Amino acid sequence: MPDTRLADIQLINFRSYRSLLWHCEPGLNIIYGPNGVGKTNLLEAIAYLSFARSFRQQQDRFLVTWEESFFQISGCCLYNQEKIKVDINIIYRDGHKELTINGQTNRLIDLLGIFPVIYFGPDDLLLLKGAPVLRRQFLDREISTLDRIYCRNLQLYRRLLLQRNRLLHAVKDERAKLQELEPWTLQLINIGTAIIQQRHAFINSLATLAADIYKKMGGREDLALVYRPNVGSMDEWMAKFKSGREREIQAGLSLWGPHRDDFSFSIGNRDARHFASQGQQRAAVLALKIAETMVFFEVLGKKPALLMDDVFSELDLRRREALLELLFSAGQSFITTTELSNLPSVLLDGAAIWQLNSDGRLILEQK
Ligand SMILES: Nc1ncnc2c1ncn2[C@@H]1O[C@H](COP(=O)(O)OP(=O)(O)OP(=O)(O)O)[C@@H](O)[C@H]1O
Repeated sequence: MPDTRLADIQLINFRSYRSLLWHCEPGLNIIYGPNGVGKTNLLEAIAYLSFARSFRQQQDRFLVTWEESFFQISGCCLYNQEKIKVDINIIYRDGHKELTINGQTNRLIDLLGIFPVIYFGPDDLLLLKGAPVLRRQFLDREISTLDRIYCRNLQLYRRLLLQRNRLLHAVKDERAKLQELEPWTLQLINIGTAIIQQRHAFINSLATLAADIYKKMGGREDLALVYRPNVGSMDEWMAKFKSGREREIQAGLSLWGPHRDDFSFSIGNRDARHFASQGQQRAAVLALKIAETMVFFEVLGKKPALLMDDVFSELDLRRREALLELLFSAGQSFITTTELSNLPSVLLDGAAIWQLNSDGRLILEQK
């Protein structure tokens, strides 16, 4: 019996679900159904209980069922051999979210780490191939789940950045004096440096594990994950601010800091984004995600729920085996597929198999 699990989830007006109450099973839940029936929507709702944000949509208003004005997601999580119960309830309406945990109103930050999840999906490759902003979003979401101080620093950093950018505009328009920038610059550097250090530490904790996993999946060359800060040190940052002041004022933007950082995957010392094959890229991202589940367990002391959105059909044998190994040692997991035949047959034995119908009902076919 896994020691952390979702016992049930209730949805009202969430995407294609006007109303759903689903008592899921411990261990492995397989959800199958035709395209467009709501499988990803269900995983999205489960992940929302972890972070109060969607993994595929920045704006909550798109998650509200068409023609409705709010959505509600509630979940009951069980811990320590089901002795501890935590009820999470999130309501979104008119741009505002309200969170209650066990009936008490809470700040969204209090949700972090309570029900950790790791999502594996068809767009994961974008983490390697896509724009740097996607990698920063990944870092911010994952590290925040592990550490609320990081999340607080991030919120503060964003406010400072906004203020400093406004001030740069004001200096350009001669509505403010240059000296007024100084305190904002110092604070930005202080908080920004803490963020950079935490991102460094997180990438380093993933890097060795991911390299080993990549090797085990048959990778012949070494995989390396490298954090690439936009400024190397506090001194360098300060020097850039000084020498680039005029550029910043003209642009009305803070040009240096972790809001412009990135991290890279390299395979055999070459940037995987430009030189690796599609298969190598997939393996690298998969290795990163598997490493992440290990880091989550180590830091939070509980196994994250694994959400796998139609991922098996894309994988070759070695990568399937790596995922299977992960699933067999996982706590609770949720896997979606259009056809059960897309999944390795060993996975079906002992799994709870749910058929998702076009009317959004889940029918338990095997337990
Ligand atoms: N805000 C919304 N309100 C109502 N329905 C929505 C909303 N957003 C998406 N949908 C519906 O959800 C459907 C997609 O559901 P989802 O992405 O979960 O499908 P899926 O079962 O994962 O499909 P596939 O197998 O193709 O990935 C869309 O066809 C759309 O009709």
